[in-house]
Amino acid sequence: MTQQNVVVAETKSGINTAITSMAPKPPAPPGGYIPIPRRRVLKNLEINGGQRINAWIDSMRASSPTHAKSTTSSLVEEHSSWILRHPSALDMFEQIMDAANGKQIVMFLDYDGTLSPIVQDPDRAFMSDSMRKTVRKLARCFPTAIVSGRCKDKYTILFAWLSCIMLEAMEWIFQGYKRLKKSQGQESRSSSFSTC
Ligand SMILES: O=P(O)(O)OC[C@H]1O[C@H](O[C@H]2O[C@H](CO)[C@@H](O)[C@H](O)[C@H]2O)[C@H](O)[C@@H](O)[C@@H]1O
Repeated sequence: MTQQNVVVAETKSGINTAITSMAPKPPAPPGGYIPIPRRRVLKNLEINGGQRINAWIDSMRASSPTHAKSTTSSLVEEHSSWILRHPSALDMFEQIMDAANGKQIVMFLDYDGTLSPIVQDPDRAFMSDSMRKTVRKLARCFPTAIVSGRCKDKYTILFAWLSCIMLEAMEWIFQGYKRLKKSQGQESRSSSFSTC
């Protein structure tokens, strides 16, 4: 180590930022920072020791409103870009219906935080009555599954409820299919689903 260097850059606030380096003096970057002898910067800052300078810079950066603003705005940007890549199905309903035209729809529903609210005790995460009704209706129209990362013993009760729904739905579809066949003659299986 022949020489220690300090590179000083002027920030927006007009306060100089010092970055210390223990490495040999690097070549001067073309049109970049102006290297200033470390001794002079230390004297100006009235601080002894590079570690303290770095700590001081870090704390200044963390408390800087510019830094806080840029962190917030980058979070907002990140969120917006995530939303663009993962739009809500409710905002794309027409497009989804167009894409599903003539195809068999299968519903995969998330349980915790989607069908049921997030609560402290996972054993108390129940679906509301109106959500149960909605899942019931869905299961009558489409093959419907609930996807969960819960362990098996945690969703036994849920399974029992779902089995009832599926039996109801199958019965409902079967009866609807029989009615259709009776009134319209031979119908394709898919047309029976269109009565939902
Ligand atoms: O894969 P998921 O169905 O989304 O399951 C993820 C976890 O869901 C449950 O935990 C979450 O919901 C609980 C009840 O509202 C809540 O107390 C917990 O804080 C959430 O993480 C479930 O208990 C876990 O086993 C699942 O891994």
